Amino acid sequence: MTVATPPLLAASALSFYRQDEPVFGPLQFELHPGQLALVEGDNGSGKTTLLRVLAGLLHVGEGELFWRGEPLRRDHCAAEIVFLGHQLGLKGDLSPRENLHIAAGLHGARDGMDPARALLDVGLAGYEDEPVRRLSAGQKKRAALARLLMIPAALWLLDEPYANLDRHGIALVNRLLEGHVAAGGAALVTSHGAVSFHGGEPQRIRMHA
Ligand SMILES: Nc1ncnc2c1ncn2[C@@H]1O[C@H](COP(=O)(O)OP(=O)(O)OP(=O)(O)O)[C@@H](O)[C@H]1O
Repeated sequence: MTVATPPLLAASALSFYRQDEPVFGPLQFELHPGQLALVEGDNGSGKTTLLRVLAGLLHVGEGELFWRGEPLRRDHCAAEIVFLGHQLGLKGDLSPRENLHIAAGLHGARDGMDPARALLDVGLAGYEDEPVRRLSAGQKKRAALARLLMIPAALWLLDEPYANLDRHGIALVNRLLEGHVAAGGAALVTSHGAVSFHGGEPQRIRMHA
């Protein structure tokens, strides 16, 4: 008998409220290893809020979240879920290399990956040791993408990952997503632009039915 692998992440009747007003939900979805999900909805429909709930930055309103088949506990999956939102989570006075060393110290690094390699891969060669605050918006975004590339998280939560990126940066995001999913990772992505993803048909999570 084969035992089915549980989804990496599952949401059951998940809702979120602000001052008793519903922001989104109820949502029902499953995300398996190797799957990409696009979170779709108009401005203000709750896409960022959903990602912040999934990242543990906001409390679940109603419903349940499961991680690998068990009720989601932050202490069990903190190192496995990484959120990249409008705030990039970089320290401005430190260089990209220093930021990545801190991330590697906290979360570890994928096999064969280190800060120098990750920064090269995202096109930041020559900027490794500049303070992040002196980088352009797109370069800062690339430094944050290098962190994604380096740490061994299973689930990426990406809020508007294409923002501030030129066409090479957009292609880079797609390449990173394809590599992550091909390696058995999963990702939830919000984007107002078209996501050009060649790793299979993504799942769609619609904030409004
Ligand atoms: N910090 C906050 N305090 C109060 N209300 C908020 C806060 N952040 C968002 N909201 C409200 O929650 C709702 C959902 O916002 P959210 O940012 O999740 O939408 P979104 O779908 O990501 O929007 P967009 O496409 O514009 O990025 C909106 O009505 C918004 O006004």
